Amino acid sequence: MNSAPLSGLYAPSLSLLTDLYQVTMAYGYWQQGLQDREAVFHLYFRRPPFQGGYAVAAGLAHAVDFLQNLRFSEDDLAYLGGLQSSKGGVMFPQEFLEYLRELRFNCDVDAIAEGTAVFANEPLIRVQGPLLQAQLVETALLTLVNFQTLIATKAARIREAAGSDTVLEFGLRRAQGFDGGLSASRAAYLGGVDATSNVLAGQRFGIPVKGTHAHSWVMAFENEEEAFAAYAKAFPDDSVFLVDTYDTLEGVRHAISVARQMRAQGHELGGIRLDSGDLAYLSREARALLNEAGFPNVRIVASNDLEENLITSLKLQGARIDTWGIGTQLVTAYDQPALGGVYKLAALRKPDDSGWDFTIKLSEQLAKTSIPGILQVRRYETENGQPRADMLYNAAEPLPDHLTIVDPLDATRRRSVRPEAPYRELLKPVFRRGKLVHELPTLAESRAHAQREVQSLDPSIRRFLNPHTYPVGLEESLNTFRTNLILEKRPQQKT
Ligand SMILES: Nc1ncnc2c1ncn2[C@@H]1O[C@H](COP(=O)(O)OP(=O)(O)OP(=O)(O)O)[C@@H](O)[C@H]1O
Ligand SMILES: O=P(O)(O)OC[C@H]1O[C@H](OP(=O)(O)OP(=O)(O)O)[C@H](O)[C@@H]1O
Ligand SMILES: O=C(O)c1cccnc1
Repeated sequence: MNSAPLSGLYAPSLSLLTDLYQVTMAYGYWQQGLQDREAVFHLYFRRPPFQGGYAVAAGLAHAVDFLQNLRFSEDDLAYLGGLQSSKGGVMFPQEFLEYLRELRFNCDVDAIAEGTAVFANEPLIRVQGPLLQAQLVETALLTLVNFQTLIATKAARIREAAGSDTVLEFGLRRAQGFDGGLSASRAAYLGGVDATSNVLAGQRFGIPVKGTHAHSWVMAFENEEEAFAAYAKAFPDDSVFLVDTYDTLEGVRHAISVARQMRAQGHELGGIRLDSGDLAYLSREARALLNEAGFPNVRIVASNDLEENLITSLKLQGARIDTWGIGTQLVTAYDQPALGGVYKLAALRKPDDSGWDFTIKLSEQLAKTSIPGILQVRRYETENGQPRADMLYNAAEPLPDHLTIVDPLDATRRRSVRPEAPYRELLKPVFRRGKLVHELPTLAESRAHAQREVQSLDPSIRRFLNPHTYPVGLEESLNTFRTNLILEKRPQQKT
């Protein structure tokens, strides 16, 4: 099953999923006759989230779905037509609304595949086409890609901590609204969790759904044993009993007693879940009780505000947990609730069509100054596929014979590239003149890709505490061009 569509949820149109200023600029460009001037934008982030060393790209499938369905419906046009300026007149004249009615997305889009490990400053998406359109889609692309990339990265970190244990995503009830919960379930699966409790995400995106039962189930019966037995009757081959409603280790004994009854009827208890207390101690005690009673295969599930650092700590403490249920911390990206991805104009076709004007956004901080050009990301790898360094270069200019990668923050830090060094180019064509030219992978394929990608990174980049910075630099001539453009645009100080 493909991981889209998103649009079906919000039928008939998502075209107003934008900030008002995109529509006011669109009107302004149209009024100036600039709507078809060719432009290039890049979507990228400036720092990996969670003080980590990498991010996992996600959200492209929904971005593609959004772009494919970009059409202003009659309802959208009626709404825009009803907006008033501060003096009370219409904000958008009828002729412009007619223009929007006929508008069809016809840009070129290149993008890095979902699941790919990505780093600061690398365009995840490049949009090239009529200025009005390329600008108009900024907000939607950012909202779709920023959040899913953030959550996929969090999930990859949790996967790293959990190793080969099962990880279940339990976050919907604590998510940032139902749409946040839905996107989070998708991105968490892409980033490496095994299943979700979110049934709508299961239906929409083909994610496996799994779960146990709540405390209220136990509370609804006379006693714990009765509650477990009743659940076992309903799901004789898929029961996981939540054992901490009253007293955890007593709960484990009750689970064992029901597990014996189940075995007598030819069924095996699947697991127990711990949801409070000292999870290291309780899981060890529970494991011992289960093993002694002849139930070494009953799995121990743990939940309670877990995240990657707690999982790591619990493992170090010798916890005997087989399955991790993770909600709040994962779906809200609790420790960093937003990825600061941006969308910047990098090139404009000259008015006389004689080539490109490359554009730059200056900042007091060099790290925030944008990168001009029509960028491509080239990833150099070892013979066995381990990423070594990434080079951003301007695909609109010829590459020199001898390549040098320069750190954009410190031009004295540079590495020369062996001509025979193996590499792959990360930005791949997705749309050409508005037509989808790339068959998207399934969500499961993107998830498998993410696991290979993260595993291929050096452990020093994957670690949680003070990871190494993966080298991402500019091809030397691009760096020189950028420096000169900064000098040209920045007003000279006089002393
Ligand atoms: N051995 C442990 N080492 C470190 N943290 C733990 C350990 N066991 C549990 N935790 C974590 O400590 C936090 C607080 O646990 P605690 O049991 O106090 O939670 P609680 O929700 O207040 O419990 P209760 O529901 O009994 O009130 C949770 O995030 C939990 O995952
Ligand atoms: O802790 P999280 O990582 O966010 O995981 C989800 C939490 O949601 C449930 O608790 P809740 O108290 O909502 O319901 P319950 O009565 O079923 O435990 C579950 O028991 C987990 O503790
Ligand atoms: O199935 C579960 O155990 C579950 C589902 C949602 C939230 N907490 C737990």
